[in-house]
Amino acid sequence: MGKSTNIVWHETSVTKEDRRKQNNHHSFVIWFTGLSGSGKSTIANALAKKLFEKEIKNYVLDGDNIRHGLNRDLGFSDKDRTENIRRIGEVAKLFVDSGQVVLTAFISPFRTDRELVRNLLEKDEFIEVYVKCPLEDCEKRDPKGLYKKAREGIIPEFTGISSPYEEPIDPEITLETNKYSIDQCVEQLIDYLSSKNLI
Ligand SMILES: Nc1ncnc2c1ncn2[C@@H]1O[C@H](COP(=O)(O)OS(=O)(=O)O)[C@@H](OP(=O)(O)O)[C@H]1O
Ligand SMILES: Nc1ncnc2c1ncn2[C@@H]1O[C@H](COP(=O)(O)OP(=O)(O)O)[C@@H](O)[C@H]1O
Repeated sequence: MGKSTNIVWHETSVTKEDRRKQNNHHSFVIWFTGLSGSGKSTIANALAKKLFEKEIKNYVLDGDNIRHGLNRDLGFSDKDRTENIRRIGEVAKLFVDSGQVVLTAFISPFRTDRELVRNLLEKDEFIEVYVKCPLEDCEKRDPKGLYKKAREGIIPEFTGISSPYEEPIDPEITLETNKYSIDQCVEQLIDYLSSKNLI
């Protein structure tokens, strides 16, 4: 339950459907989830470029960036991660309402949090993409040197090391980034979206 009382929902003069019609495409969330270093940001940004070239309005929300601003008050305890994802879910919903495709790149380690976001949206508005990569490969990549620090105990509660990651049970798509190239993963996504008439 929220804390605000005496608030009334306002219907908007321009609807989500109006915006979709004008944009000439559907609006929805592509929710990337996976370990740090699995490839969420890389693939989300590569896909965003492809969608942009196809004149599909889109925006990437990225864990690191959002934690610099909107969610700068949150850390990495289970409770803070849950609040992080709840807020991002609400922001993503606003983007969908604005007629855009939103690509989110958050570890989002807990199933219940991801389900909460799915349930905020309509059935055809949430696509869960599991960016799957074994921990040992993510650790080898270690693009930001964070795994090394986590192993040394400098970073506590690090996902995969000292904090859990719950794999999706039935994601719309799984991308195995230790087996396929960035381009192949993007192609897999484009094929899926086309096959569902989403783009
Ligand atoms: N303790 C700990 N655990 C995991 N990740 C950490 C941690 N501390 C900092 N970082 C950096 O923060 C990025 C993850 O932020 P997210 O908002 O995606 O995390 S979460 O969804 O709330 O779990 C993550 O970015 P990605 O590597 O892009 O996943 C890290 O760069
Ligand atoms: N198939 C692939 N898909 C995505 N990234 C890959 C792939 N193969 C290698 N990489 C590399 O792995 C790293 C993934 O980092 P990043 O996208 O920041 O991951 P995350 O956002 O999940 O933390 C990048 O350095 C990227 O170039």
